[in-house]
Amino acid sequence: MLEKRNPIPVGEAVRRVMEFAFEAKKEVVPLTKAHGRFLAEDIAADIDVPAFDRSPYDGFAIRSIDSKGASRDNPVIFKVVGEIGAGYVFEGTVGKQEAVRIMTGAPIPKGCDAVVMLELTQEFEENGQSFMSIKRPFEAGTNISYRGEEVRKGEALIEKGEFINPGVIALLATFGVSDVPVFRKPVVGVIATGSELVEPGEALQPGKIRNSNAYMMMAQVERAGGTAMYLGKLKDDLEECIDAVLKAMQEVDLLITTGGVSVGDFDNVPAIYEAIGAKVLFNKVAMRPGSVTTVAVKDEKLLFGLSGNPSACYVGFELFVRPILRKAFGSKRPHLKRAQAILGADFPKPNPFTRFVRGTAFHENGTLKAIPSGFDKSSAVSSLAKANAFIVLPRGSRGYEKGMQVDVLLLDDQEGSEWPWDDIVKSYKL
Ligand SMILES: Nc1nc2c(c(=O)[nH]1)N[C@H]1C(S)=C(S)[C@@H](COP(=O)(O)OP(=O)(O)OC[C@H]3O[C@@H](n4cnc5c(N)ncnc54)[C@H](O)[C@@H]3O)O[C@H]1N2
Ligand code: MOO
Ligand SMILES: [Mg+2]
Repeated sequence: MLEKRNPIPVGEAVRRVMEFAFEAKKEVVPLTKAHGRFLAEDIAADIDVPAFDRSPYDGFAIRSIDSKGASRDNPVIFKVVGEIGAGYVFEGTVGKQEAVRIMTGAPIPKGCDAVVMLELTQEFEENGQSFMSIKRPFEAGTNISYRGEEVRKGEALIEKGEFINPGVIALLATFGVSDVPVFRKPVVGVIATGSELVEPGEALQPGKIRNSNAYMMMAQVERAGGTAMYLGKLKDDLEECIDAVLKAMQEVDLLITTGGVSVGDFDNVPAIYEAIGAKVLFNKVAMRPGSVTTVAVKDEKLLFGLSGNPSACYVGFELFVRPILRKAFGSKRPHLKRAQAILGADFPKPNPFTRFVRGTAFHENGTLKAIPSGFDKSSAVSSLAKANAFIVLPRGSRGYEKGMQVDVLLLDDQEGSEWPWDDIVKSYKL
């Protein structure tokens, strides 16, 4: 007999999955390999930055007191007693009416408390000795970048869980973190099920289609920060599938399958879960596409049974798998970033379930707008290419009109949200 499935709200489904969140192990990678990874430890400043008082300009370091009384009619003359470029230290102490030619980034010589920009000085030579003169006084502290003015030793810099972007790389380099503690990438097994599938390099036959989901999901795994392990495509043969899933479970941190989760005669995923003794967390979600998304757990490992329909598979991954990966990286904001946008086109289809329309979000005159990115069936693949957001349309008996305010979930963002589901769930009633 056909099993009865009870749809649960999206937020509730995500919550059930997140109960099995885990933190990934740590590893250390060289700084040159850290971009795009997630920091596994808090990093604090081990030095002041700048580490010494330094000059922000090319010019002359002087004792400000010596510039007192300088004016256009009464220029004050300094004897140039040395020159230092960045990377060198002036060894002596600068005395009365003396100046040191200094370059940007060089440490302020002992005795000096101001730097005069080169453009405000006049240089001349007398009997082989260099001099310079200035036509105005300079206060103590003029043009000095003080030690620790940017960052103080001991200050917290970057938190565990932070995405390592090029700016973070610069910070790590500044503080000498040449070996970076990062979270290991969980290994996500990817299996496509379906006797109709041929691989992208193979010729199509009548009734067959290309396996797009496996490749799409592998890219989604990588975008979320994990390592995808492709375990191949399987025919809709129960025994073969059970063996493959059991074997896969030994090799991966979590497993995603696509296809075979609905109620068709060859939809084997529910039977596979039963056969291997996996506990089903839910098998119907009040969302579209992806209502048949099924998630189970065996030995604390999550098995994601995503729909075979490409758009449904894509949405299921981003809503349920992505936050598990981000949580593994210590993120406090593991879910897709939620933002408000103005609907840029009518969406007349009413829906009994919350709909996640694949959309393109873009700024126009300072306002975030979102329009559907193409053909909007669960089976659609073409609308995925231009999708950088899901337009979230809560269930209702009427469609939505251009100009309405909607929530969007952003796909290409690293910031994420802590929990985007609260008021989305509120608008849904079972
Ligand atoms: N009587 C019912 N029929 C269906 C229901 C239902 O509730 N009652 N749910 C529909 C919904 S909603 C969806 S979504 C699909 C889910 O299907 P399955 O997850 O069981 O997936 P399959 O049957 O294996 O395939 C569905 C569709 O997707 C294509 N597919 C499968 N794998 C891939 C792949 N790797 N790459 C590209 N395309 C793939 C497959 O050929 C089918 O066309 O069920 C509805 N039916
Ligand atoms: O699971 Mo289906 O995608 O709701 O159309
Ligand atoms: Mg099916």
